[in-house]
Amino acid sequence: MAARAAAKAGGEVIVGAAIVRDGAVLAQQRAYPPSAAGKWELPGGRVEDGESDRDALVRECVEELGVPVVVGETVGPDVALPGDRVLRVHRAALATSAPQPHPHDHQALRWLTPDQFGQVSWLPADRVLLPALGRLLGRPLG
Ligand SMILES: Nc1nc2c([nH]c(=O)n2[C@H]2C[C@H](O)[C@@H](COP(=O)(O)OP(=O)(O)OP(=O)(O)O)O2)c(=O)[nH]1
Repeated sequence: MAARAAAKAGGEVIVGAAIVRDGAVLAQQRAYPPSAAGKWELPGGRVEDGESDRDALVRECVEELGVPVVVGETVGPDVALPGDRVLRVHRAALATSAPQPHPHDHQALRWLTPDQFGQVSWLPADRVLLPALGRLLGRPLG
């Protein structure tokens, strides 16, 4: 896949966690930068040097939400982001021992079912992934 090849060739990978619980996925509302404030995304962030996607997602979910997660397979395609970066989403679940997630860096959290995806304003790359997220949750969109 072109985006994956670009990422391997030196581009940066941003990983996102599609944390699923009771037919809903956990979304969070960005607080910064101003251009993205108020927009909704999945928990995650940059894969640092020496980390696997899974390592990065486990670290980011602790930093952003205070919860341990178990990371599964990728969901949908890699989506190109500005600046030679790609967004790669993996399915995830809260670990059995996990407390309630709380937003450490974000304005708000919501568990969204596919019927509710249209109620928030997603970042553009995440909009591309909504059909795949809908399929993941077992209720195809459109
Ligand atoms: N985490 C996350 N980032 C996303 C998503 N969709 C999307 O376009 N992005 C973009 C927004 C940012 O430009 C970039 C990730 O930034 P970030 O601020 O979450 O990553 P980070 O924690 O590693 O960055 P930093 O604060 O350490 O600089 O990817 C998404 O669903 N989740």
